[in-house]
Amino acid sequence: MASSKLLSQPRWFRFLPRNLSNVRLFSDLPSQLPVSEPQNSIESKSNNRFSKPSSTPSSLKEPELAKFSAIADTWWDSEGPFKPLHIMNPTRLAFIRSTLCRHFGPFEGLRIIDVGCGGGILSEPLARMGAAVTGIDAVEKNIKIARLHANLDPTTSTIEYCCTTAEKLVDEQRKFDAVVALEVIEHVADPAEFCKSLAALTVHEGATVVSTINRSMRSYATAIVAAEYLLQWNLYGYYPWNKHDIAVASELPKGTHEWSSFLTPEELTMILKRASIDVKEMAGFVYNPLTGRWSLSDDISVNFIAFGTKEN
Ligand SMILES: C[S@@+](CC[C@H](N)C(=O)[O-])C[C@H]1O[C@@H](n2cnc3c(N)ncnc32)[C@H](O)[C@@H]1O
Ligand SMILES: [Mg+2]
Repeated sequence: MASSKLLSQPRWFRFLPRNLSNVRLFSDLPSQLPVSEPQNSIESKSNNRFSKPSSTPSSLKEPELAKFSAIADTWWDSEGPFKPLHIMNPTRLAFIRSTLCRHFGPFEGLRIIDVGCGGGILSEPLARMGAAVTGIDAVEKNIKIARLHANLDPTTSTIEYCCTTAEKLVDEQRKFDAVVALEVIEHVADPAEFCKSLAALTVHEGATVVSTINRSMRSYATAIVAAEYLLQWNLYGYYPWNKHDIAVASELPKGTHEWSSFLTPEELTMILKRASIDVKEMAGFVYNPLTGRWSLSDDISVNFIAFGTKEN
């Protein structure tokens, strides 16, 4: 499609397609705040208030969940399979803090849900910034790890963790000031329905933040290299030779994750719009091999994050 041609060009954003023309990119923003068991038990949990049948189609993709369950105990190993997420964390937190603070004012007491929270590596710093955080994940093992880890610190022990899905909380009529889903949408069964659930969880004039990987020529190239040369690789494997593309490469373990199911920024913007979330700001994450750090950028050709607000 035309947009993926555009996306293969560096800094293509200067020629944004019409449906992204209202989205502010990173360099347009005011100065940023400092950066400073394979079968998932969700359906089988008897205990909880989340067990009534959902009216919304399930977002669950079982093979994806099995992958995460298999490596759940490595969430807090900063040198382990989730290393890329750990090293990206300060950068994505900078974007979230900056956009949410400009929209809402201080973080204190802001009700935030972290959808697909994994072991809680984003939920915890959000709680430390003063937000009232709920973390949900479809994989029971992730939630157990998240809860154990959060309980190590009184500030994070306040996080409400539940093994459930966005659509089930929609049925519960739960609402949050901000709904955050980082690196999850590429793992769900139906991204458009998933966005509808995110929107339904967001209060009127609340915020929704989604990050994912672009279906670009660059992410495709990485996938091919990965598929051909990394037969033994694992989810979120860490490969030193091209750290910039780690997050992409690691998204494609053994064919269970299809490049073709990735969303372009335009597509994400469009399906969020249809779900009544108006994307206002977007940024890319880029890796600087000289500093060994990720930073926010206008380059949304591989990893990107979008901030939107809930319309009427
Ligand atoms: C790549 S991880 C991202 C974790 C976390 N958001 C982060 O960025 O640090 C994706 C997570 O989404 C969860 N997940 C996948 N599909 C889901 C769904 N439909 N509902 C809730 N969680 C889901 C997985 O279990 C996994 O923990
Ligand atoms: Mg992912």
